[in-house]
Amino acid sequence: MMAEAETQRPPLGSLPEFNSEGDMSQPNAVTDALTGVLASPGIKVDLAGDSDLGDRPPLAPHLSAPAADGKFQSPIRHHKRNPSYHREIKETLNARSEYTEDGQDGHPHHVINQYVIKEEVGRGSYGAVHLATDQYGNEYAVKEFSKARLRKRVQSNIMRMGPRGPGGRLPLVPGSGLGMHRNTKMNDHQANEAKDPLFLIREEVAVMKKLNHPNLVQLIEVLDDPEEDSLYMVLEMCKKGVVMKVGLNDPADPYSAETCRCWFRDLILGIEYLHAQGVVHRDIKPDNLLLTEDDVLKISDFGVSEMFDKPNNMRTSKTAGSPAFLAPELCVAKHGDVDGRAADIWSMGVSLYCLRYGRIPFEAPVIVEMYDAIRNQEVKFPPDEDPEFVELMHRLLEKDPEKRITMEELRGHPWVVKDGDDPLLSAEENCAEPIGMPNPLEVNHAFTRKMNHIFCVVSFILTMLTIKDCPLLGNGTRLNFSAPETISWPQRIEEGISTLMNNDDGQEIYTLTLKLPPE
Ligand SMILES: Nc1ncnc2c1ncn2[C@@H]1O[C@H](COP(=O)(O)OP(=O)(O)OP(=O)(O)O)[C@@H](O)[C@H]1O
Repeated sequence: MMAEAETQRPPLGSLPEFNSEGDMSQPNAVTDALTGVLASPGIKVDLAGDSDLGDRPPLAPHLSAPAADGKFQSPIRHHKRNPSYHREIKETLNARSEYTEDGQDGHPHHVINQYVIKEEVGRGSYGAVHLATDQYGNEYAVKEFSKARLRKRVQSNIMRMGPRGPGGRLPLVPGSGLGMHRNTKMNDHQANEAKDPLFLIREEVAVMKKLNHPNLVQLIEVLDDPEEDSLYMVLEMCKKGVVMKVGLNDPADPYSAETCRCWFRDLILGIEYLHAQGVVHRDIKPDNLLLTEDDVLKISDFGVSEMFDKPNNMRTSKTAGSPAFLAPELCVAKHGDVDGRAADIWSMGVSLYCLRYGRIPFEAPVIVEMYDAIRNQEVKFPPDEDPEFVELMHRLLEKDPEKRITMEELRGHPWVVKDGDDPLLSAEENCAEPIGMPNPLEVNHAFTRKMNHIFCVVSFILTMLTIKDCPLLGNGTRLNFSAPETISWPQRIEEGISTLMNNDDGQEIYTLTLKLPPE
């Protein structure tokens, strides 16, 4: 019954249909089945990389859109966070990038593993961001980094200031409108890169791996094609792009107060969660705030974010961020340690000002003058502006970080909560890591740890198939494992085994595609 192992990798873009929606509708049955199977002694089984076992189910719809009729709908906007479908960020180090002729439109398509790269949706300082679809039609934003450009940046930082360990401060890049530096470690970077191809974006990836929140752009996979110049980050797609394109002497159309309030609440929840995870963003600005199809605001670009061991002491002497959004305490040479959370809250205030008025509050033609304005100038508001909004802005743009509004005060501010009529989701709920049912990847890990015999896999598959609408396995599900022994597969499974790739230990990984006969 068992097919001979094939030696080729499956062709790109030809992965099987996957029909499981990942609906964890039968938790007890799943848990029971797992418990039974995991009691068996174990094989080195790798129940496939994430994309092989089907995609993470789409994020739950987040009812965040400002109401069309002008009434706020926040009681349902920030409803209870859904249990997470645990996110295992896949690192694919042997990705294959190809240009293929596509039968449908006759144009060559750029394909990276299972992702078909489509139109460009944006451009950052390290490369383009493209819309991409996988074999199931799910959309992603694929951010490309040029390894050569990242390396050059590391080199030029070394030339400018000599190698420095963590905590070394990089010089500002005034007027670039970009994050001033990536937190690249300077020492032995070539050796590091040889050991770890993702070294050049390792810190950004490390931060994003930690995060799982509806108001933060989610990282799905990172890929390296060793034969090409590019590294790729596969991100959750935010269809409507940046919330506002606003720059120095480059105004934008302002938004209504209610729209600003809705998005600012999203921003509060995202940053509150980020800080609770011990991360400061350090580059909050409208350019890094993206909108989904249904108008949920999500924070992106963790390229200069900093992760702390202790969330209650998030002080840093590093300077990063975009000049116009820098807190006053960062606009001085040789500033000492500053509270990263207070600096993020300042940038939230500048961003809110931009959304409401379509322009940057502290504008000046030269960077030194801008820093001076940030440190000393008071912002002005139209005389008919809502006094609660003005009060909030003054508290956000408080020059003294010790007196600036805290996150706890911010989330209860009358403008944010409509004088109490429109409370936010509680901080506890917002920052909790909701635990969901095990997903295929957790099952994968359980297998890897506990099983060492392939019969266990078969037994697992059979057990799972007896569960009606089993969320974990379905027609087309792909299971990866090592140690292919000669066994008879149950007749219900039309197996197809092929060698997929080598894993990190150089071991060959085999893949089995489940094909189940029609009911
Ligand atoms: N998840 C996403 N969904 C939709 N569009 C995106 C997404 N991520 C990025 N973009 C688009 O790509 C542009 C550049 O992305 P991004 O800001 O992450 O690049 P970057 O190199 O980090 O930027 P920076 O120049 O600030 O360093 C964004 O302004 C946005 O238009």
